[in-house]
Amino acid sequence: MSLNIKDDDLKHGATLEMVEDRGHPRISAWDSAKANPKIILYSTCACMSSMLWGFDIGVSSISTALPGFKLVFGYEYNGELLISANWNALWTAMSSLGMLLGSVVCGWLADFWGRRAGFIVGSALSVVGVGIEYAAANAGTLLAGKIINGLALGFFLTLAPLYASEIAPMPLRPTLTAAVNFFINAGQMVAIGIGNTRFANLSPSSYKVLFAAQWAFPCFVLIFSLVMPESPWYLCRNGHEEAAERSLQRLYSKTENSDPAASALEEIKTAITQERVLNHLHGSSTYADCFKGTNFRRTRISCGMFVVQQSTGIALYAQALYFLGIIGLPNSLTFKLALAGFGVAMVGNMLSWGIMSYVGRRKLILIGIVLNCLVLMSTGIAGCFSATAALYYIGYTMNFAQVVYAPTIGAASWVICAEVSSLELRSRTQGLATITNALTSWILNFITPYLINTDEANLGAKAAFVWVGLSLLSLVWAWFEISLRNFETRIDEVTEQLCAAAENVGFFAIVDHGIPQTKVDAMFSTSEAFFSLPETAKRTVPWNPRNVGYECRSQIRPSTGAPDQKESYQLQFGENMKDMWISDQYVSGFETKALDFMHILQTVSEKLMICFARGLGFQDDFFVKAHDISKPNCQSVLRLLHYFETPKSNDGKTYHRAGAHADWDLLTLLFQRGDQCGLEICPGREVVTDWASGEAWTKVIFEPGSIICNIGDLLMSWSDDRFKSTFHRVKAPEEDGDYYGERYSIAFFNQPCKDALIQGPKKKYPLVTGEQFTANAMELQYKKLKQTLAEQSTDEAVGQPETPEMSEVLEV
Ligand SMILES: O=C(O)CCC(=O)C(=O)O
Ligand SMILES: [Fe+2]
Repeated sequence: MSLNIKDDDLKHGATLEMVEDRGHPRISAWDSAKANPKIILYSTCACMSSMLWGFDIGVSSISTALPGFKLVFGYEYNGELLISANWNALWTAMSSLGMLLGSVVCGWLADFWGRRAGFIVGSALSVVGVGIEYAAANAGTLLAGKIINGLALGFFLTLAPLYASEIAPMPLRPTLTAAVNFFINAGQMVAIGIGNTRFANLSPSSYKVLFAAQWAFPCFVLIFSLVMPESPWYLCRNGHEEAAERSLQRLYSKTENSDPAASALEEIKTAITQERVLNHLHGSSTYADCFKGTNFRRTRISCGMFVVQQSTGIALYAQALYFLGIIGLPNSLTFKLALAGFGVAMVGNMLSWGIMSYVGRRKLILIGIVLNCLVLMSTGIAGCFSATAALYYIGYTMNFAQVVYAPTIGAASWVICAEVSSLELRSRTQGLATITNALTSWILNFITPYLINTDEANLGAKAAFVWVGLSLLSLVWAWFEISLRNFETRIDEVTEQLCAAAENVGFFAIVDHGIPQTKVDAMFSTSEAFFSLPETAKRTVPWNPRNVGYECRSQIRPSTGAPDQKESYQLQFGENMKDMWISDQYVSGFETKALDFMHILQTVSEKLMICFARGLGFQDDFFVKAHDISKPNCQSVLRLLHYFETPKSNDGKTYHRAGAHADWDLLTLLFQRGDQCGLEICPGREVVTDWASGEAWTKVIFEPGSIICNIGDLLMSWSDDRFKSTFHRVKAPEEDGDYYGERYSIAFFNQPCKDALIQGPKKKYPLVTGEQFTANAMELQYKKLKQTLAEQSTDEAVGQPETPEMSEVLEV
């Protein structure tokens, strides 16, 4: 499995974005789209249910502008037909209230009876609600219809992103989730398109046609719900694994070489098991948990996204038609503008699918807020003038604000909301976000008519200043709250993947970790410069039992009894390095270069440590504190390795490069140069003290740019043997396909500070300090070595250890 860790250059400092790819080879969204047409079809259909919301907003806004509607529901004021601000506010607001209730009910219902049942109930509610709206002859009945249809909207807006994110493979997830916003715009556009043709008609049929057209959506969703595959996540969570498998088979196409449905099922099962372990460790996963610790931050971000949506003008834009009519623009123009505006918005949405791969979500949101704020400000300023040019300007900005809104805030906020929630609390966080969406749109939609109506505050376009203020507040909030370090926001998802890898294999690769390849290459060059020095120079910093310094062909592994065919130079951060840095006269700037690289590796390690701490139920900074490199007694090690070329001649001897061993640190980060392969692993270890006996070695395929990571004995014991410290070796080249040439590698061993206290949550092993753990590990190696040497009375080692005392304790 591999994890992507991306650098998301933020003002907050170096941050990491981790995106798990669920063990698949990393494929682009486009390749994934080509391979999964059925998933695209089903999730598009699900997202189309959100069109009803856009259509509803459009219809509400148009109908209030239609003369036919005003004749039935309006009253006369200063010789003009107006809709009372009270009713206007009630209709829009109560529809939002319905939506709020709908999303709460839907959350429970979809978890009990499934996503399909949710869609069916939502459609049924919508059919009834729309029917009442259609038949309504007075404002009160219309209100009832809008509330019931609002309930359905709550269902659809919760289910569409949930279902899309549950069936979409990772590369497609952002695009398919962002599609919700695309269809909301599409709904508005269709409503305006139909409404545009209804102006000349003064009879009730002018607006009734619009209401009736809404039936198309629940009918479509109803048909869709009958044919859609149920969410495999829902099925698995409820113990219906066979049904989940059938569902996945309908979503994925089997090929000759692969069965993506079967692997998807395995991944879902693993994730659910992990989720349960996490739930078990963290106690529970209730609504209350959404307001605790880091989850509270996730909840704030998810919900805040919708407050930002509303605060940056959506409520004002939604009233554009009615509002522009009030300030005196001809209806024919406002409709055309609205249509064009939504067309542009949809293109903007599509653009966002591409933009999101290049621009971080946080940047997109911040840019969106600033641009929107400028548009709103200019609209407000134009509202201070009565010239026709100002009127037209307002007309254009109100509609074309979508150009900046749609590809930024519009699209990114849905994706953030889906991504930010932790796996264990996903449906609850999503539910809370939909509730906030409904609540904010309810409040703002309630207020807006009062601000703009001529019989109320009569602010006209100056009302935009209210949103300028709200946008500025949003900007401050987003700046500080949403640091879209995906590492931060998706840490549980990453934790889940890391823990699965740690439990099963003990080895995993991380990619897109933010370390530039040039830095890695430079460190390899520095290492090569060191190893090219004459032996006398290298011997100026000889290895010592504090686990620092240079050694050559002296490390005898207990598993082989023979010294590794390599030389290595071990470096630390703290007091142990006194007089152990190779002098500048031999390799210029060695110490600075090495320390710079070590600090970078420490940063990456700390991110992984946070995940492991969380996975084990410790405080986030538990391991970070225990491996504090600013302490003089820290013991973490950077090891530069150089394996000698192996002769191809078959002289009957085995030239071990690095004999089978397990690392005894917390976590190792390993770099390999180019295609200098040879690393192999032997998973399957049950307890800390067992030694490898398995013969099945698996080659580790190195992906350029990645870092191979492995769990060491320290983390295995700290996790009460839950995480596996796997045996590995650098194979003795002996058959075709093996790499015989000289080989360079770099390993970073995260070792505990001497005073760190080490004990797992279940206290399986006695409490020891970092110093004792190190000493024990060395002692263990020493005993094994002595046994091995006693058994092998004759010296079978290839080459003589140059300093035997040293090799006896040199272990890592
Ligand atoms: O060089 C390698 O690829 C592995 C090195 C290693 O496992 C070690 O030094 O502990
Ligand atoms: Fe190792």
